Amino acid sequence: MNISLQNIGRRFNREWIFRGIDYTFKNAGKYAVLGANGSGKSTLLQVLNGSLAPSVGVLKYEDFGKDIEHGEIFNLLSLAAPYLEVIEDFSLNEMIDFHFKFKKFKVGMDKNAVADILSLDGSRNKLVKYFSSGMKQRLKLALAFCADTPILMLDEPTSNLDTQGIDWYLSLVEKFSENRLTIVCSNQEHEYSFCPNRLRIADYKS
Ligand SMILES: Nc1ncnc2c1ncn2[C@@H]1O[C@H](COP(=O)(O)OP(=O)(O)OP(=O)(O)O)[C@@H](O)[C@H]1O
Repeated sequence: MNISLQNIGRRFNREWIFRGIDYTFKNAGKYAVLGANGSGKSTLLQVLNGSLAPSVGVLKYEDFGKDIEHGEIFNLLSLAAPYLEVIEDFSLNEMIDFHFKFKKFKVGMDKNAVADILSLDGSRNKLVKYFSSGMKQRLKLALAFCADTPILMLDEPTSNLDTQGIDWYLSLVEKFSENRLTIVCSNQEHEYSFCPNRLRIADYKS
């Protein structure tokens, strides 16, 4: 799966957040999008996942040499991000069921395996609104990692996680990011140290 950007820029009102990005996210590569708070990492991720149109430039998706329509891309990606809401009035069981109505489980995974990964077996009927912020973050990550999509997008993946949670995140990366194009937006080294490819938003400010 490739995502190629030709002269991509995005502005809000008169302010350019970034521009002139010529870059290709290739195959099952591991990429970090880096920058200070407010630099535009999430904005770029939203452009990459099709939820925000670029102000200029051309974005192309391609899988095994075949062009992918922009409308189809959402089926091919999993996203965990602070601005992505979980459904507060669902129980954990209902949240997992709901998510996997739209996405397939990765091979060998099912609802019980997702709950096991979360170590929340005793909370299967607990409403998500009663989860702590760390539990909600784990839930978002587990749903993204356990879905069978060729693209994994993670924005600030360890926000609200303690050191044990960070180790848990890194174990999921090892187990579930293989053969997937993985893009991590971050400014914390421990979140993206496994990514050999790095795109710095600061290089596209002008
Ligand atoms: N819908 C919007 N309208 C106007 N400005 C916006 C909008 N969304 C984002 N911005 C601005 O774009 C800039 C980049 O924001 P963005 O959230 O992409 O940064 P970030 O690098 O992800 O930050 P952080 O590390 O704090 O999450 C900020 O100045 C922000 O205020």
